[in-house]
Amino acid sequence: MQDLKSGESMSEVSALRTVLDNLDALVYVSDFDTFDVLYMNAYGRRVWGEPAGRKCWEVLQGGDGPCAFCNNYRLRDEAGNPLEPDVWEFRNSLDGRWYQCRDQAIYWTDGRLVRLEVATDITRRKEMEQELEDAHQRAEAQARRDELTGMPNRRAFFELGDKFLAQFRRNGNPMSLMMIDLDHFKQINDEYGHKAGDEVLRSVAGILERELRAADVAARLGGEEFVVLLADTDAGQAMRCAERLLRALEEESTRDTSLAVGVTASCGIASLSDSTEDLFELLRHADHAMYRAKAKGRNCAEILAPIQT
Ligand SMILES: Nc1nc2c(ncn2[C@@H]2O[C@H](COP(=O)(O)OP(=O)(O)OP(=O)(O)O)[C@@H](O)[C@H]2O)c(=O)[nH]1
Repeated sequence: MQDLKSGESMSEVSALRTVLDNLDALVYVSDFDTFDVLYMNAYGRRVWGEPAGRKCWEVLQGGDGPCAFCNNYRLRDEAGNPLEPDVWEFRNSLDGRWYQCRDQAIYWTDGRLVRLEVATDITRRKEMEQELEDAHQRAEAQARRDELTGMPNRRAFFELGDKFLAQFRRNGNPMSLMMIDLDHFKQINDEYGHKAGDEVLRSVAGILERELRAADVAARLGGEEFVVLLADTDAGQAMRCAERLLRALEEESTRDTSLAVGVTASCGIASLSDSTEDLFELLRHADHAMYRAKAKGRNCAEILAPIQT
């Protein structure tokens, strides 16, 4: 700003300085080769301090050498001619705030090509974007969770189930699907009230969480109906798992809820075979088996295919 071009008056220089120093944005100029800061407006000096005799990476990033993300190479072509301005966003390492930077190569007052940056603080916008993203993620997670039990819901089950099935079909390991339907649940609601019924559903979710392995997937399909995908589990192993769950349910439902009697359930099991078409088929087979268990007198598990051990 010291070198006045012919025809420029002091008042023009002072007007320019007034504009630049009142801008709500950082404006600075640095040398492409030495990285010396040649100019910085008042906004920059206020945030990053006096730049005199210092390099841009020292002043703006507190670094001990040129920044790894320096975009100087994007501002000039191979012949050294100015390219289009480069607009990008980044988080400053000294003040931790987000800036949108508009960088370009311009001819300086002495004729050399230099780097000009105009950077505006976009932290608030970034925070709002992050809040929106978080809210979106929460809504996505909620849309896949059963509100009462916190378990994956029907939608999540079908999404996870398809992947689960494809994975076990690919690696050839056994897997089984178990339907669990609480017995005479209407009676529990009628005798103890809906709240107690809800308590039972939550206690079932707790039992499933405790008794199953991390690789298994349990979900509440709706009402008093639960479903479990059992990883690396053939029909015989699934049967033993169902019997363990039924015992736990009967014992723990009296302890964990306000009910005086144990809750029982009926289970239906179907296992993946070469002829299994899809998840719906497996679910249909497990459902048939579950109705057989109901017909047999409840509080037991039935399997669709014969057990192969
Ligand atoms: N407390 C509570 N009850 C529910 C919920 N969802 C469904 N139910 C109840 O679950 C009961 C299911 O009754 P039914 O389908 O007749 O089956 P059931 O009484 O368990 O009889 P079986 O399955 O034949 O042993 C109904 O009374 C529903 O109102 C819920 O979220 N909370």
